[in-house]
Amino acid sequence: MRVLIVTAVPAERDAVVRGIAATAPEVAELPVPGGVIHRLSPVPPTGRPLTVDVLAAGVGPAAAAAGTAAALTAAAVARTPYDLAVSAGIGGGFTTMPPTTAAPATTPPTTAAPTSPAPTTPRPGSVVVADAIVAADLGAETPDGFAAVTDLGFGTVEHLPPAPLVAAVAEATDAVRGTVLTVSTVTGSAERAAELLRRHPHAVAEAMEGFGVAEAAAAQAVPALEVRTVSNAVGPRDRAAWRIGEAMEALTSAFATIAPLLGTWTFDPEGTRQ
Ligand SMILES: O=C(O)c1cccc(C(=O)CC[C@H]2O[C@@H](n3cnc4c(=O)[nH]cnc43)[C@H](O)[C@@H]2O)c1
Repeated sequence: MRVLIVTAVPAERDAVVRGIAATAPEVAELPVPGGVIHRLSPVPPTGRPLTVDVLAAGVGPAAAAAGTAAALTAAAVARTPYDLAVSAGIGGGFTTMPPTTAAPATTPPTTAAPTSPAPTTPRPGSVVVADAIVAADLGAETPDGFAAVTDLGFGTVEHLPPAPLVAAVAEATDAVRGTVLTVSTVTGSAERAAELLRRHPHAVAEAMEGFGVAEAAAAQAVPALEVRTVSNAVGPRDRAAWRIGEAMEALTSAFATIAPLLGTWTFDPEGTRQ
C-alpha cells in the first residue's frame, strides 16, 4: 500500500510527519518536480508493507493539483504507483455555538449510562474527514446567482472518497464527517458562510486544497481522501481567534492514528474494502 499525503505548507507536512513518526521513523527525503517528499514506512497491524509519502505542495487548489500530479506521475513512471492520495491540513470549520449544558426542564430523569454520540459540528482542534470533496467557487456568477461549472456543461465539482475508508478513519479519529469545501478565497463574512451553507447544507469545513488533490488523483484513477483539523471558524475574519497550534497538534495526533490504519486497506475500483 502506497499513500501520498499532500499538505499546503511545510508546518502542516511536519505535523503529519510527526504523527506518523510515532510508529515509523522517517526513512528518506526524495526530490520530486516542484518539491521534496518525506517518506515513512509505518508497520500496519496486518504487517503488510506500507509506504507513506508526505509532500507540501503549496496553498490553493492549483498548487495542490500541480504537486499531486507531479508526485503521482513520478511514482507511476517508476512503476510504484500510489493507491491513495490524501489532502491534509488545517481548515475552517462551519461551527455553531456550543450547546448549553443545562438540560431542558422537560427532560425526564434517566439512569441510563451517558452516551457520547459522534460529533457533528467541528470546533477548533476537531478532526474533519470529508465524505465529499467539493469545489465551492468553481463556476460563474449569473443573474440568477452562482452556477457551478457542471451547470455550465463542464467538468466536475465533486469527488467522493471511498465510503468505507471515510467511515473507518472518521471512527478511529472521532472525527466530524461531512462535505469539505475547497475555495480559492477564504470566507471572511457571515453572509458568505451562510451562502456556502445554503448551497452545501452538508458542509462541515472549508479549506483551499482538497479539490486540487482529488482532481489530480482522479485523473490517474487514484482514490482520494481529505482530512482537516479545525483552526478557525468559517466566517468573519478574526485572526485573534485562530487556534493554529491546537489544529497542528490535532493533525499530528490524527495521523498517528490514521497511518497504521491505512495499511490495512486495499481498494477495488469502486473503493470498497477487499
Ligand atoms: O487572512 C485571513 O483572514 C485568513 C483566514 C483563514 C485562513 C487564512 C489562510 O491564509 C490560511 C490558508 C491555509 O489554511 C487552510 N485554511 C485554514 N483555515 C481556512 C479557512 O477558514 N478557509 C479556507 N482555508 C483555510 C487552507 O487550506 C490554506 O492552506 C487566512
